[in-house]
Amino acid sequence: MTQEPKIQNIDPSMKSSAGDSLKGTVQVPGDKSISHRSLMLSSLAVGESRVRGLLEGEDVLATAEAMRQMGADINRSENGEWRIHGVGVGGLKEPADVIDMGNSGTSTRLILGLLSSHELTATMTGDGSLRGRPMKRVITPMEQMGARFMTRRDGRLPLAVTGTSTAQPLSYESPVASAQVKSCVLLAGLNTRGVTTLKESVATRDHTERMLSAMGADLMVSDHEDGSRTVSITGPVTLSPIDLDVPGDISSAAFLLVAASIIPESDVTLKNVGMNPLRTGIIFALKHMGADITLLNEQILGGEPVADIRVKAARLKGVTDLPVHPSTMIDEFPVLFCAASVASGTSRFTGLEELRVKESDRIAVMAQGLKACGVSFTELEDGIEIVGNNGKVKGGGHIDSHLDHRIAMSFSILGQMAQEAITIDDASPINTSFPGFKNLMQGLGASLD
Ligand SMILES: O=C(O)C1=C[C@@H](OP(=O)(O)O)[C@@H](O)[C@H](O)C1
Ligand SMILES: C=C(OP(=O)(O)O)C(=O)O
Repeated sequence: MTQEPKIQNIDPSMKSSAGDSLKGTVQVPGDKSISHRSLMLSSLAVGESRVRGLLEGEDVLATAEAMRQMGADINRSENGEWRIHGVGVGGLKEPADVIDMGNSGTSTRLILGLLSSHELTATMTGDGSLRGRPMKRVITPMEQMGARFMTRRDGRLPLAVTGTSTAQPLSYESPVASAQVKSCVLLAGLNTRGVTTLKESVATRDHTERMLSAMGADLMVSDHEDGSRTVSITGPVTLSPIDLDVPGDISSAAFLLVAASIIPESDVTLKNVGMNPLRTGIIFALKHMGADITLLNEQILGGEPVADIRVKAARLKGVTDLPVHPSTMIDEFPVLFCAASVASGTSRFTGLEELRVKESDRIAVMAQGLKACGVSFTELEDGIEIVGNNGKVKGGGHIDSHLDHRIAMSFSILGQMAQEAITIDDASPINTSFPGFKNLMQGLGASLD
């Protein structure tokens, strides 16, 4: 009689309970946005690129695999350095199989820009979260450049795209403030003869512009008085290889900035964190709430500003007038909501409609979790108003994280302050952006099982 294989049930949940203060010096993993772009752009360069400190999270590994499927030679050496031999702009080959982008919106939207301007047909899918996210925002400009799409209802994944090597240059005004839309159009412009222009109503993270310029692209960036930005690229472009050290991800650092601020007597230093001025909103927001944050060793590394950040526990107060545009801290709102829950006074966050179309509806899912943890709030169409509980939170909630890494990490931080432990249903999505999160937190003194 043959024995049936045993199915091992590995419990993906995580329990977060009040522990010690956080103390120590750590390095958070590499910046996700820069890591994606380094793999995509060096796959299009002529010659060998070298990248150190690449984020080895699932989202970035999905980008690496997609670029391999299109002909790039991408290898990780034993010392952790990544070596990429590009195929040259215009040289991507048709993938032989479906490209699976996992949980990653950035991979999907940026790679659609590349596929649209190459003579090939490709199919793309992703996990349950990604298949629910809007893709029309990139399909619309790509269709105007000449690509053709077949998609599920409302432009959702899975989809098929047929690109063209004779794409038409486009002048496009993006209806959403999105670095992904901007980057998609600029990447399509790489292999398009003529000037492709993207206008955004507010300047969003500019890692694509910085890296393209460093690799020799002919790029024009104009910042306007009203905060909007226009970027033009003249194609076709020949890209030189890069040699890059990826800075730590400020979006990952944010969890520690909030944790060390709200857990009494904490004192944590984060080494070498990216300080791109279009990403530092969380620092201004927390300081505005009374956080004790100091920047040290500020320098430029690989074309991006970086610094060490020291954060010590402080009494936070609520905030109703965030001093920054939401796009400068778009992924940091879930954990900022946790900070607001234990601050003194009421906080009000608005203008956050984009949060509803991330890996989950981050307003609704955070609201659900905060309710389960005894926090008082009012959900708004484009944000949330949270009544701070003055240094305490009841906790005890069972959190449904909806395949969203940032929700899982946010509640694991709140649990460190809670009177009753908080349980997160599935902590595995954390690997999309912050592999090693649990160990790093435990090393600083957090109580996570
Ligand atoms: O360009 C990027 O690397 C990203 C841009 C942002 O998305 P949007 O452009 O959709 O705002 C952000 O939320 C995402 O995590 C990464
Ligand atoms: C929104 C995020 O990523 P993406 O859009 O790449 O899935 C994120 O990391 O919070």
